[in-house]
Amino acid sequence: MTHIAFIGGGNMARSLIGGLLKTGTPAANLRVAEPLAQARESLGRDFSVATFDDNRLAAADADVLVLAVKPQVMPAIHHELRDTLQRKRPLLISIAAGVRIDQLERWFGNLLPIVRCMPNTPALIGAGATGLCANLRVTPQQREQAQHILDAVGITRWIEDEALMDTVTALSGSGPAYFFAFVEALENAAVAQGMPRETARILATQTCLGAGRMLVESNEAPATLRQRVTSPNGTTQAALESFSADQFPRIVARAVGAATRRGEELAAALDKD
Ligand SMILES: NC(=O)C1=CN([C@@H]2O[C@H](COP(=O)(O)OP(=O)(O)OC[C@H]3O[C@@H](n4cnc5c(N)ncnc54)[C@H](O)[C@@H]3O)[C@@H](O)[C@H]2O)C=CC1
Ligand SMILES: O=C(O)[C@@H]1CCC=N1
Repeated sequence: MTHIAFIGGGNMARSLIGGLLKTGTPAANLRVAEPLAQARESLGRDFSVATFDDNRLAAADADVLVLAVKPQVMPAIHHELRDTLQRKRPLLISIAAGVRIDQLERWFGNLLPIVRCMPNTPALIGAGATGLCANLRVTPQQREQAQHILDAVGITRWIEDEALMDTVTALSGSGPAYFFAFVEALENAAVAQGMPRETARILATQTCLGAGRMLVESNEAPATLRQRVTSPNGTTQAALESFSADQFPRIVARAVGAATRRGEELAAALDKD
């Protein structure tokens, strides 16, 4: 049985651990290293997994090591883990935004099989979307292991060109926040017209859920679904023309560009380490 250790037991690690347990991985096969005592207690209570305040102990017998810490924490952990990883050479999976495979190879050892991936917070409810990218040392069996872990919390897609991983981050990694911002704006617009907030929120939320489900279940292009809502000279056309006048596609493209650049900057800031 594969032993999986998580370094960092925060939001994303919790989502992945929850998904793995739900899809049949025994809790006994999971270990989590987490410096905060309160977080360790809640991981133990919620998931019955072994927790450690020492990264080396958690990583010692792992076949797969998942790095689920902030990018800025990477330099602190590679000093601790490099020797352990050189000896055992587990599959290393990083979910850190921006951090590149060549950096991980430099820090943790260039003989390691490494998968860089980018999940998102809907992983918490099993509706995540993850892009994965592997270095050349990853065997077909290890690709399956990595995919199995991320499939436990949603859909997965392999990205062969690592340069596109910052695009994945800007699209699906950060994407849930764009939709939350959109729902906030919709809700606020209706409240400004006099609707009670609670009514505005439930109508906006259900609209997003319904539209999202139609995208998934109808198998139609978003443009086709949009056209079906849009009666000639009707209300939707008026709203969409307003979006166009305000250059909505450009606003979105600029935001995705900003997120992509930020991913690159996060990595560049670590190049000196
Ligand atoms: N939040 C999101 O939507 C997504 C985040 N990510 C990436 O996942 C990573 C983790 O993000 P979150 O789970 O949101 O952050 P988080 O802050 O909830 O979790 C990080 C955990 O690492 C722990 N930690 C700090 N220093 C440590 C050390 N030296 N050794 C071991 N653990 C340490 C923290 O106490 C914390 O519990 C980040 O690199 C982020 O870029 C990836 C996809 C989506
Ligand atoms: O905002 C961030 O940096 C992380 C990566 C993708 C979602 N959250």
